[in-house]
Amino acid sequence: MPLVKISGLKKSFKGNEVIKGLNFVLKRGKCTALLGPNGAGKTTTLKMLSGLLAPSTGTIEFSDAKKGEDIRRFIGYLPQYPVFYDWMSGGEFLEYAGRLAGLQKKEAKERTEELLALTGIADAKKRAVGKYSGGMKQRLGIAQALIHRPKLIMLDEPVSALDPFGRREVLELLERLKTETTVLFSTHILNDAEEVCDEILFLHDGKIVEAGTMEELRERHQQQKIELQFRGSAENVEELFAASPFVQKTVRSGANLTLLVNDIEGARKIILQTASEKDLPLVKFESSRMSLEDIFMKVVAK
Ligand SMILES: Nc1ncnc2c1ncn2[C@@H]1O[C@H](COP(=O)(O)OP(=O)(O)OP(=O)(O)O)[C@@H](O)[C@H]1O
Repeated sequence: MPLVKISGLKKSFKGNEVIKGLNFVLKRGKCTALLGPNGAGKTTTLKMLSGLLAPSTGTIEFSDAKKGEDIRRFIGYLPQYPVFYDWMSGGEFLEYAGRLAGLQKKEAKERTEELLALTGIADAKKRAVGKYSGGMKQRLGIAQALIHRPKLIMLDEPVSALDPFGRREVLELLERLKTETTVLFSTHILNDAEEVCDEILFLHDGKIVEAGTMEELRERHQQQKIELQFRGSAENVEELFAASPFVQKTVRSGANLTLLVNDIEGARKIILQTASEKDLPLVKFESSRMSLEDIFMKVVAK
């Protein structure tokens, strides 16, 4: 049974519908990415799931909750722009968050120690939060969201504003979190979703336009790709290959030419034969699978 079932979820602001009927489930113990460009509706969706915003219509069912039970105790939430008291130390902040979440003093202290260790900031326990790096602040925010042992943790763009070091720290932490709880995180960065998540939900213009595991998405949008690179301008190569059997689409970008093909072996033979016969200045030949970005562009274009 899934942990959460979302049915017919909609949200309008002053008559403008921005979330247009979402239906999906969050599987227990999995990491799901809510992926979409700016304005797709990721924050609005997470706010509804976390109880911060009332849906216009639709239902959010936690399978572990009794009828009428306050679901917020099942949820940990890290907003896109978390706010901290800079003068508090990381340890004080977590204990304070624990007390606010209803933990007894002793329990809040113990949980603080556990989470400082889990998120890798134990050494900075006594340091003022104002002196933390961006990555450390995000890790503290994740620790705060976990303080009451939620069944689901939701993170709104947890790595988007970080430099490459901070981003790596938080992505590695997300990998570890998957063993502790169910994770839903939003991002507009496709690589992050591909790297960390088991399940992917593509949100576009308030609708889920595609969903599944990376393997399912690849299978559904199976498309083989050959990337060629030429020395110099290599004029007319696009026209030359566009007419080849097995080639469905060509995309030219400077010295690079991408060919979407329906038979990689057949296309390979013809391309190499043509390059040899016409003495084309071919310097790179690479065949590859569709990336998440390719799939996203294809789905959105549809
Ligand atoms: N309180 C509000 N009042 C009116 N419109 C809103 C409100 N909150 C969000 N919207 C609109 O809803 C749409 C979705 O916004 P949302 O912030 O959920 O998108 P997002 O995918 O999280 O984008 P971003 O990546 O930029 O944060 C946008 O068009 C936004 O302008």
